[in-house]
Amino acid sequence: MEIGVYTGYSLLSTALALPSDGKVLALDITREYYDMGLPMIKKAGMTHKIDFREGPALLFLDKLLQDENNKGTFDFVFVDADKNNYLNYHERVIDLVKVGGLIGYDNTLWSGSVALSPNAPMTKIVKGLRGHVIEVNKYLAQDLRIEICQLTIGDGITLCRRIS
Ligand SMILES: C[S@@+](CC[C@H](N)C(=O)[O-])C[C@H]1O[C@@H](n2cnc3c(N)ncnc32)[C@H](O)[C@@H]1O
Repeated sequence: MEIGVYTGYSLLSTALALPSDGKVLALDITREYYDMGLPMIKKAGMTHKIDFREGPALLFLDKLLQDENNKGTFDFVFVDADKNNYLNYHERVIDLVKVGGLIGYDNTLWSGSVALSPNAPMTKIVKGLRGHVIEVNKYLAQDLRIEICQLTIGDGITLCRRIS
């Protein structure tokens, strides 16, 4: 599953890495940007692997969780949407991913700002969401349901393996 698709760059990478019968559920609040990238997905021959759903991801996850059969079924979830909702996503996807499966949270270094003092110079958007990203990082570090590893690539990706 991918939460936060935009033009589908990471979605296409995931689809390409999947076996021919693999599927990825792709959630985004707007279809507009996905449609922009769709010609590339078509050109790569990956449309059959992608199930795109437009709408607020939290509502969709809540619908999925209403069906017990969906619990513990996802191999991998990549979360790259609204940072202020990462904890809300975590409380839902932790039940959807299988034990042994992975959840990846993007932007957990948040331009390096998570390690800076609150008064350090930073852009408005970085400053505005920095507190949420720090809160997520602290929460993931103490969550006994997962083992975590932070990849210091790009803007930081925290990989969580569900262990219980
Ligand atoms: C950083 S972009 C995703 C980039 C993409 N994962 C990639 O690496 O190519 C974030 C996306 O999250 C989507 N988004 C923001 N809030 C959302 C929400 N509440 N529910 C679903 N998608 C949301 C935005 O529309 C945007 O397309």
